[in-house]
Amino acid sequence: MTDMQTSAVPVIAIDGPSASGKGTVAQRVAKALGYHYLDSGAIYRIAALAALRRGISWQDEAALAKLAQELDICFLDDEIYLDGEIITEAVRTEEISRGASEVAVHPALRRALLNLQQSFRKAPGLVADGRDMATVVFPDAQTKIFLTASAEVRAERRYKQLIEKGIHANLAEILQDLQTRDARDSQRAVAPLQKSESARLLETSDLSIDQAVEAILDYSRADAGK
Ligand SMILES: Nc1ncnc2c1ncn2[C@@H]1O[C@H](COP(=O)(O)OP(=O)(O)OP(=O)(O)O)[C@@H](O)[C@H]1O
Ligand SMILES: Nc1ccn([C@H]2C[C@H](O)[C@@H](COP(=O)(O)O)O2)c(=O)n1
Repeated sequence: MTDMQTSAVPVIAIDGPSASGKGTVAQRVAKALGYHYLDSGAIYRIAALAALRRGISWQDEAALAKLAQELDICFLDDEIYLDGEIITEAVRTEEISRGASEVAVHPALRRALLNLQQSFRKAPGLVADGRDMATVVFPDAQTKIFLTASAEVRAERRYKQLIEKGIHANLAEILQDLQTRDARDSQRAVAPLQKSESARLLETSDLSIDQAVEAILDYSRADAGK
């Protein structure tokens, strides 16, 4: 596809803080529309995991950027592969959540991961979730959503999610980790988590998953008719 053809492919960009429901809602919107889906956070998680395995410090910007160029990543049938190995669960640990947020502060790493994220833009459309989808990766997205909920509601959602998976969890610790990660993601110098001026704010503290999905589908229909 030429660059012009690619930029005609509609993108729904969904940004927001940790555990706001971006992934859950974005995947359902993608399924409803028959669009592709990009979990950009997973890419930062993979970079953090690969660095840990190769003994590269999460503070070593140059080595991380070099590593990013060499990553052999594949997303297939709900699984994530790194160098041919399934790492879907390995990137979801609390250690890797923190690592992803730490490696993501480095501009050189972010630049190295930009083309990979943009390559997910394919017909008939893409739903992309992360922190800088609307501001940096797809600034021309047709629909931009800033999805959020109070920190307390988000911590409870994450707590419930972990307990349902049979993982021991402590609500106070989850709230603390989530606030630390949000602060790092929002305060970094490059591509911080922030609402794009042209994004719609969707506060989901009092919304169900279905209601959030419906709201985004309504917005995307309205934007498609513009
Ligand atoms: N509107 C909602 N109402 C209730 N629960 C929700 C809602 N949206 C998402 N959830 C639940 O909250 C949990 C966290 O959602 P999810 O993992 O999609 O968040 P996320 O923003 O992608 O998180 P992270 O950025 O940490 O990857 C999931 O268990 C999900 O089912
Ligand atoms: N577009 C993105 C996506 C993610 N990150 C960083 C910051 C997050 O704390 C971390 C993990 O993301 P999650 O899987 O929780 O969505 O990755 C980013 O900087 N930019």
